[in-house]
Amino acid sequence: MSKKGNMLTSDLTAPAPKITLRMPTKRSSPEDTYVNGNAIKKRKSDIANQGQAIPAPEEGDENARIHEHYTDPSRFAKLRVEDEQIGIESRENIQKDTVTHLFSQDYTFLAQKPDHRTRPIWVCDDGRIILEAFSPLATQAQDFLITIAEPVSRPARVHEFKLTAYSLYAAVSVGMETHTILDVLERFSKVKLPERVRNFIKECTMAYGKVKLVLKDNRYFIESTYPEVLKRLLSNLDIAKARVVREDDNAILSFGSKPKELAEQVNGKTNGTSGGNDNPDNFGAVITLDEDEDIDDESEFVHSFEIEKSQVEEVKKHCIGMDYPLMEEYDFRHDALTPNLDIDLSPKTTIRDYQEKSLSKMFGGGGGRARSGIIVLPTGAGKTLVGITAACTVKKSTLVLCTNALSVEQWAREFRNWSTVKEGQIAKFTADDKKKFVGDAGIVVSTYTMISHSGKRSWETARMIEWINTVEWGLLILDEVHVVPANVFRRVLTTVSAHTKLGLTATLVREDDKIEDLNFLIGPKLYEANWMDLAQRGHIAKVEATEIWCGMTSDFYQEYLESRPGKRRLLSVMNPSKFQACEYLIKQREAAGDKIIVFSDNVFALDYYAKKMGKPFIYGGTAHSERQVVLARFRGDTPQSYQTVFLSKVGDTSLDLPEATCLIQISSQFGSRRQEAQRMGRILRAKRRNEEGFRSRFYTLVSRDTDEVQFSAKRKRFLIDQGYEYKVVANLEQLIPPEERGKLHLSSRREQVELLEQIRSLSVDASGDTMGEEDGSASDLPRPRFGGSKAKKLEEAARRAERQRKEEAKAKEKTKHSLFKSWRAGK
Ligand SMILES: Nc1ncnc2c1ncn2[C@@H]1O[C@H](COP(=O)(O)OP(=O)(O)OP(=O)(O)O)[C@@H](O)[C@H]1O
Repeated sequence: MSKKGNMLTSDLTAPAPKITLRMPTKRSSPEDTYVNGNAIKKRKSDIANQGQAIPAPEEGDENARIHEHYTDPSRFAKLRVEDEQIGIESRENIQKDTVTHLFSQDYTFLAQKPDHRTRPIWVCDDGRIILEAFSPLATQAQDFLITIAEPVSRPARVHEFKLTAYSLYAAVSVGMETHTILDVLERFSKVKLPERVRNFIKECTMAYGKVKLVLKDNRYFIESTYPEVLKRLLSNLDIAKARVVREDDNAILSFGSKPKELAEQVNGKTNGTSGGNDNPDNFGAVITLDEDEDIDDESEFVHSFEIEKSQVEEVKKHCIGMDYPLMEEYDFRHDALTPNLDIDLSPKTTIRDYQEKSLSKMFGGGGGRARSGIIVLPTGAGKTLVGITAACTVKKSTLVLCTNALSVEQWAREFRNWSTVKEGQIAKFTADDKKKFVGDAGIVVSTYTMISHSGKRSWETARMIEWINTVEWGLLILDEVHVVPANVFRRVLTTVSAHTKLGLTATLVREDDKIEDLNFLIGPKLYEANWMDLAQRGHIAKVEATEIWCGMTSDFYQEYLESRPGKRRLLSVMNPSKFQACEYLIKQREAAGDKIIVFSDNVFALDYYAKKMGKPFIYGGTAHSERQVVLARFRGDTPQSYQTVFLSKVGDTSLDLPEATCLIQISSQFGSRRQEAQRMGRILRAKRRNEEGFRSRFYTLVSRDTDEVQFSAKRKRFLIDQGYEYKVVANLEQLIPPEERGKLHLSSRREQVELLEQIRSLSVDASGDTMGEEDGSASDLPRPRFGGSKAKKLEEAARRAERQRKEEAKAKEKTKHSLFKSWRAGK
């Protein structure tokens, strides 16, 4: 169980995040320490430090009191008496079992229900929930828990979840009510639901779901059936400033007596009071009643005020701060103003049960409504089809944003494959392709960089962006939503008008604590699938993961110790033992019939390894046409076929190569858990996944006694939390028989010294980490710089490739000249 596994830190135990879903100010009990925002600190145990002593907490903090409370020896005697009274097993016995030491706190004071053995979960009073995955009720319990809590860690037998304010917000967003959450939790729980947990759930869910953000005719409205809530929101100066007051905002006076009465209450005119907002221009004129609504039932009255488009994000943030997170719902069936898109899933398309389940959370509001939010599915589980099905359901113009041009191609291809979209209805907007769709409604696929670029733009790009900003999009699909920096999102979301936003990702983790931003920028997490479950059911491949520790040769290690970080990284990747491990594995796995991808973030190493072994490679600077040839040969679409391909991080995401069954990582982006998971995704879609006993193979080569060891430990955490296990091969002798080693490259000292000399001649900072890479593959980690003579050669190659790419694009453009012309003419 990982202490870092839970992404959202606003919870019962963690310190308040930067943007917090605070608890309502009305507190049920002054002793509810968690509601004060600084309560018990995060637990100290995790997978990486199982069994280690828990560091003593600092004096004076809440943790210290709890620590003291539970380590007081006299307490155990007292507890034993209590135990006997309530009939639970001896705590000392419990302490001796194999799992109790994993928990930094003693939960044994929670009284078990008499039939606890038949129930699947433990609910702890700090909001942690432990699920016995072997229980017959585990599947039902898991479905429920995934809706109301954050999954923290899901190894084979025991799963850990965490109730947080965000997770409860998400539960309410998909229609769960307070009493349902409490009842079902109580039913599944082995212990009586702790009062603190009850109160936390009540406080979190009471305020949520009361206010909506609605886009109508390209204008944004804050809507609620609770006028007093709108009034409270408008008492916030920043929200009040964001409000748009128009001359025609007179609706409150134009309805029957009930709405008028209500409006007067809202305006604070009843009983002559001002209601805390004296200036009628500030409030009264903008609370409007939705004319379309049935006015028979008071609770059905919808009141609203308009806000400035550019201020939407600010207002959302303030609403979260005031405990009224805005729910974004789009009534697409009744939207007669936005043109319809004639599109459906093609008859051959069958979506899988988990894809359907995730979409039911998005469209579960009933009556043709779509909620904004994030769907989390493992890599290779088919997020693209989920997005396409959402577009086919909403049937309005759809804008898809991806991280790079490769993904744009893939999305466009998948739309054609899975849906009835016609040529002309779908358009790509990239550096090479800039055209609108034909007709009133359609699909545009582009990249975050194209849409958000704020620097100098070509005339065509500027025109295209202008047009995109005038379209009222029914659906905005944000692919790989976790990698995009918040400022890029902000730029996109303040210019593009979309009724619904659907974020898609496999790994809702970042290394830079920006994950909470997604909650107010896009919406709550609507669904998260279980990797192991999908692997068991054959939707993604089972994987055998192995980490191989490669000792550094003495020359390399000496140089390593004397070098600066950039050079150290390069030396770790170029370690001759690592090279040999890679070469040996390739030989072995090719002989076994595997198709292999070798990943290296470091472009210098990519180039060296691939050329030395005579294998093809692709990096950011590889021309589009060349990429296509290499990938086609790898897929086996051509007579000449490749069994191994070397890829830089351009291949981390979206690359759909179902032929790939083996992956070798030689260099990575520091400790990025996300990259590790995304790379694994390349072999999860293996076509052979349902063959008897088949497992894809995932090898990570780590240079011993270097920084790579620590980075690797960190990278693995996300996948370990999903239930994956890594085998460790601690030295090369275990992998390569001595007689084989001499047959590999770099086995002689002379070759090794030559390589070392080559590395020495590179500039001090040389790392090759970012060389020629597309910036679309956005990173959540800092990027090092690259220099040196080899680097210059590669840079020149990248420039050549870029020139070639432009020429290819020009040639392509010529063949479509008439269309291009009509676009320029604005037709
Ligand atoms: N319902 C389905 N029926 C058949 N094949 C499917 C289905 N859903 C997805 N696939 C196939 O599964 C593979 C993976 O899909 P996709 O590329 O959308 O995965 P992804 O979740 O976006 O992965 P990544 O996170 O790596 O980008 C593709 O080959 C896709 O065609």
